[in-house]
Amino acid sequence: VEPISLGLALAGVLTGYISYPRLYCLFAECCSQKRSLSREALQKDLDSKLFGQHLAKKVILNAVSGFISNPKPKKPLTLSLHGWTGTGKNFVSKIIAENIYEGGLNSDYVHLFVATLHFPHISNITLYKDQLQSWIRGNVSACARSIFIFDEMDKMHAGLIDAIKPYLDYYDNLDGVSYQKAIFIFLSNAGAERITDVALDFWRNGKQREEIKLRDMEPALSVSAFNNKNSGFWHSSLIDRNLIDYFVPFLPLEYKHLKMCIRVEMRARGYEVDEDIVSRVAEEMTFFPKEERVFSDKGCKTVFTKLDYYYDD
Ligand SMILES: Nc1ncnc2c1ncn2[C@@H]1O[C@H](COP(=O)(O)OP(=O)(O)OP(=O)(O)O)[C@@H](O)[C@H]1O
Repeated sequence: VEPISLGLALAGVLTGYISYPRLYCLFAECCSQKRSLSREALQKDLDSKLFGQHLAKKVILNAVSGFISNPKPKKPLTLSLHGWTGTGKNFVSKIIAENIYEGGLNSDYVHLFVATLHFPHISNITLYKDQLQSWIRGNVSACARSIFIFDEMDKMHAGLIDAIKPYLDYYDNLDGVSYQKAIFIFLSNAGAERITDVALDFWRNGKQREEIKLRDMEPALSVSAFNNKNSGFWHSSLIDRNLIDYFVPFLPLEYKHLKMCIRVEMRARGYEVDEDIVSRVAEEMTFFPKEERVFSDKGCKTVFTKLDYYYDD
């Protein structure tokens, strides 16, 4: 038998055995890829990368791994992440996306919306509603396990929030499309003050922040906390319709957490960790309240640019 026909025969067998999609998915990201989420890998990521957020870690790990391992969820997973700026809300969304899809936030199946960027003009609300609804419907039709991240929810028009409400509800399908395997993550500063009050109360009473339990945060994340007329959540029936599965509080970060962020950034840039520089950068940050100066005004944001000053190579 000459080599060419043998080669063709082998190719025929191979493609017959490994169907094209599975072969393609060995080299490219696929919606249907069977690489199901590993609870251990997600836990390792959260434990090693996320600082100062023991409550968020616990909720996110159980909620996401539980949802992904459920073959027939009754509704999409809806997480609402609340907290001070720079405390890791976007960062956690990135970790979740990276544990579900190789491409992470760049995956074709992960969609990030920033309210002030994507929906800036209130006069266009009707257009935004139509665009957003067809975008969600189209992407979930293409991939049931689509992930939608909405940042700055507190700046999103309540009418627009309500436009996505049907997709979050307990429907088997809407116009033939099932949203039950999708994941919606809402990020917001709403409730940040109340969360901080609880954290400060623990600190003033000499308690460890790790002693804070989720139930200590419930008043901060109750419906009343969102009856702030400036919050996008206000008027939105997302909350009173119980469409949010988990409210996830992000605690304000302390000096020691900033130092952790700075060390990570030093290593990421290939530098040796210089504790003198770590301390100096952290000390350049501003803290609140005025008297005790416990929590960073900007969380871990801006520490990275401050590092540039010390390494002007
Ligand atoms: N808790 C944290 N642990 C580790 N790194 C963090 C944490 N919080 C913030 N960072 C670092 O700071 C960067 C900015 O944080 P991130 O964008 O997650 O803040 P945010 O809470 O979403 O803020 P905002 O409400 O202003 O959008 C992250 O990419 C990460 O590098």
